[in-house]
Amino acid sequence: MTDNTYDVIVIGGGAVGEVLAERVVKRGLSAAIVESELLGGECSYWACMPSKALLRSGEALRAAKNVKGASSAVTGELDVPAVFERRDSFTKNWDDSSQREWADGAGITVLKGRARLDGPKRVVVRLNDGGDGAGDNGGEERTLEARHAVAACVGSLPRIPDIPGLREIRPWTSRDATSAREAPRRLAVIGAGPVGSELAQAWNDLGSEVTLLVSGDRMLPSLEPFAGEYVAKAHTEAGIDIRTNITVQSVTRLAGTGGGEGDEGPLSIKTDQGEIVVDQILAATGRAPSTGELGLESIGLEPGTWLDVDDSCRVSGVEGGWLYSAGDTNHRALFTHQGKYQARIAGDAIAARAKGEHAAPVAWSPYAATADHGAVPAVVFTDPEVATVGLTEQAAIDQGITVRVAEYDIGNVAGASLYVDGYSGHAKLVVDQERLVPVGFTAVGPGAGDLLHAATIAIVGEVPLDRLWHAVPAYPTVSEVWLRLLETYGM
Ligand SMILES: Cc1cc2nc3c(=O)[nH]c(=O)nc-3n(C[C@H](O)[C@H](O)[C@H](O)COP(=O)(O)OP(=O)(O)OC[C@H]3O[C@@H](n4cnc5c(N)ncnc54)[C@H](O)[C@@H]3O)c2cc1C
Ligand SMILES: NC(=O)c1ccc[n+]([C@@H]2O[C@H](COP(=O)([O-])OP(=O)(O)OC[C@H]3O[C@@H](n4cnc5c(N)ncnc54)[C@H](O)[C@@H]3O)[C@@H](O)[C@H]2O)c1
Repeated sequence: MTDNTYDVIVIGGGAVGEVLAERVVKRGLSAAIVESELLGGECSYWACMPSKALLRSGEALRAAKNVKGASSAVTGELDVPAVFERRDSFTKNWDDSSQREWADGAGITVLKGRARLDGPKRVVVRLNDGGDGAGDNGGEERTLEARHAVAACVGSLPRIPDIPGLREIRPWTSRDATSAREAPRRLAVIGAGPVGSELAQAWNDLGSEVTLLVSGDRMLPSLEPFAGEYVAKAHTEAGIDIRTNITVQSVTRLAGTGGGEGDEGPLSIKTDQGEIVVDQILAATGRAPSTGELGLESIGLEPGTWLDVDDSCRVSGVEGGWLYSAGDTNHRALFTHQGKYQARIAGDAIAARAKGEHAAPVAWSPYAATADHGAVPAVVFTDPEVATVGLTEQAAIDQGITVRVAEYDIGNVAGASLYVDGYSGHAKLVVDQERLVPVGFTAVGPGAGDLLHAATIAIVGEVPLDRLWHAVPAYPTVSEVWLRLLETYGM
């Protein structure tokens, strides 16, 4: 083996690429990760971790204010500089040295630089300065060869819609909105998916006047309708101005006050409901593929597209089957936990195939990311939280499943009323009436995220309702909603 040959080359050292590399090394293969920015990727530095850190303090404050006896002890306001300081501690001030140490300990080679494919199993890396840990070699190109596999785990990019003027004013993306150190006085958030819903709340808590621009008739449109309704009610009560069924037509920057460099005027947003003037705009309008400069053309694939994979995360249409993709890049389920699951599956498949084993992606085997199809759990960390797994009622109907649903107001459960005074929340179970197993679960309410794993187990395990009936929730916990849902269903 030359220095530049590895069993597996992972392009992209986000959470997903790290797990894939670790998995193959644990199974006896050598691995290199090529990462152009920070090892740990989006989730650690500009997504999950900083956004949840920005949200948590406000949520904790409200939680205390909503419990009689504790509320009288809470007299102050949110300490905004301390919230930023706490967020910065989670991102380690955007320093990845602890991740580099982890990779060293795990026996993974890390090269810092931008990688592109250059034909089968070949990767060309343009090194960052000191990208191989050996000093001044910025811009130098190094060619790596993979003995068994290359895994493209390059994540995704914020998608900025084609609204005239929007790109020119350089709106905040999720990166800015998770790393900023000052709250804009007036912030417009375009899009009410998970990013827009969470970050509208975070910046409202941190002091901005937030206007949330929703193109459809509700927030969180891909979830059960009641989820968005609960979050919208809480957001409105917290002072967020939500405009539904709105079309943003154009954006322009107005003249500043003439105070010199850096004195930028406010932003004017033209909409079909009139003009809105703000100081900053967050484009929370989805994600785009980050494969534009990955060299896909060198292996006959279309640059700038999501990579289509089979259940073992092997990319379709690549001769020899040596290219894999896990995480956001394959567009199956854009969540850290699900990308890491795919990385474990892909890593095991690569290692097995390297040993000459067949490793067929048979459903629910170690070589198939089967849960991606109908059992993806997710929590939107708004206050109240929204916890979902599996199919919504509508998605189940669309798949031709005969469904019956059970719904319950979580506030009626003893554990919920103890948890928070006036607990407001709702849960829904979607049941496949032919197989009599749950296929979907949604809960909205304070702390709802911790109700989720029970639902995930029931759906992945295809646990029949008559057996689920014997899974008794402890009294008095919020999870007693499970009993109530089954009773409502008719058990
Ligand atoms: C604001 C926000 C909040 C979120 N919150 C959550 C949450 O709470 N829970 C959750 O599960 N998910 C959350 N997500 C989604 C989650 O962040 C992503 O699903 C996850 O980061 C995907 O991981 P990844 O490893 O696939 O991609 P990334 O983390 O994007 O990693 C890809 C890496 O590849 C590198 N790279 C790209 N191209 C190249 C190249 N050519 N050469 C070398 N390196 C390259 C990049 O620098 C990057 O480090 C959130 C997303 C956003 C935007
Ligand atoms: N807690 C979590 O797990 C979490 C948190 C944040 C993000 N994420 C992940 O990150 C990904 C990106 O999240 P997101 O919220 O950016 O994407 P998204 O695609 O879920 O939502 C984007 C929203 O923007 C709207 N939109 C698009 N163009 C618009 C326009 N011109 N005007 C008004 N609205 C417009 C869309 O209708 C959509 O509702 C998601 O796939 C999600 O899975 C997860």
